[in-house]
Amino acid sequence: MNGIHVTSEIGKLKKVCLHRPGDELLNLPPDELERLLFDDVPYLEVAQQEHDRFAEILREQGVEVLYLEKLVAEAFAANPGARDEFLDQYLAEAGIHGQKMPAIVREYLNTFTDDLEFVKKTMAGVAKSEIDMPLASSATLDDLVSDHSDKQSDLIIDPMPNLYFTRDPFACVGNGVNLNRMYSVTRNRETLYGKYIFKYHPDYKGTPLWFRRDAPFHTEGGDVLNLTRTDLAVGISQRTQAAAIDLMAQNIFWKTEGCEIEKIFAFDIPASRAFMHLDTVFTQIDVDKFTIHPAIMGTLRVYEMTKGAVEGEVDIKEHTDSLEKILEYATGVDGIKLIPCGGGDPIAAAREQWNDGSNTLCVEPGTICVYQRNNVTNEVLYKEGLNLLVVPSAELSRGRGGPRCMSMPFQREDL
Ligand SMILES: NC(=[NH2+])NCCC[C@H](N)C(=O)O
Repeated sequence: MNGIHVTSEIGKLKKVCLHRPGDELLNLPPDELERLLFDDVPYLEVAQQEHDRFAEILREQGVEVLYLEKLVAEAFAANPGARDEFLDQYLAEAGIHGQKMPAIVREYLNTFTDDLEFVKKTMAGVAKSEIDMPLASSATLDDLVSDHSDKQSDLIIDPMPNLYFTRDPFACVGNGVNLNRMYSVTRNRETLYGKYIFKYHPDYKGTPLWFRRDAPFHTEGGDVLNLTRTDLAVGISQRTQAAAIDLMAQNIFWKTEGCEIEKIFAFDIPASRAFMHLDTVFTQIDVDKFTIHPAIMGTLRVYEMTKGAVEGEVDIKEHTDSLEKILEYATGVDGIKLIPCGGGDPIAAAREQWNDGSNTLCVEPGTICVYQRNNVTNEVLYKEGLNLLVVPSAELSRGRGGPRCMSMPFQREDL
């Protein structure tokens, strides 16, 4: 079967999209980490080994692993002209300074004739040292002095170090996709790859879009949880604006065809880096179990959105029940259990949530990928009877994302 099909967080995973961390992590300037949304510089070789193990664990479970970079290259190979169209847009969004520089960079990128190498190069960024700078007589000052932030940079094009978090630039919902506009300039460029897959890849072209990257509001896939075929949970967070969810609801209920979502539950979580997405504090691990960061329990507000009676209207009501009750109502499952990250100890919970202890990828009900380093949380999950697939995490975790962030399911079996 081709195309997208995801109607839950836990149905048996059939196909998943990953990105193997590449040279983009070598172009991470230590003094630019905050702007690039990274917390440290990972050791690439070990990050790749850990990531390869993650992919192998998934294959051992019968999951077909797709790589983002390969899908984009395949989309180019299948469509003459797609690569040039992409390059135009990539260069326009790359933040290149100067009048001559875009053409020079274009020429340089086109020396990567192999499509896969070309795609990887666009992901890695371009350093000044890779390019013959234009002669002073034909250049403008702006060509010669590229500055990405306030300071001089050694890079002409920034790397996209967060690409291995394939969860965020787009999100599969039912048979369609939210192609996101992302919160930060640095990550928004990542959404181009999804655009070309869903426009040109032989297996995915024509996928309906419930959200578009040119939307005026930002949202990210880490905030989107497929609760059931008809019920979606979306976090209102640092990364997803309430207005973006309004727009999503409009599109899903009124403006597009083919989406089976009838209820959207908006979870209002604190806007902070530690809780950047809903999935950093809350993921589903079994039919009746979720992991949760205890710190959000007191403040969480949940709104339910449904299609209104009049064209274009969306009804909204606030839920005042406990989270367990709201989830029972949404999933139709009785006796929902929330399992606190860190086993309820506030220090362990904060430490392990920081390293994505609540950010699990469910492969089938009760079987989840977890980071090895979160031993307190993992012990609790193990005692609750979960089958843990343990992913090595010394380097991968430095980007502040766990197994769920590092994966975008393309197909799951229905429950
Ligand atoms: N779905 C997630 N929780 N993704 C985590 C993304 C981490 C990434 N460094 C960022 O700040 O964007």
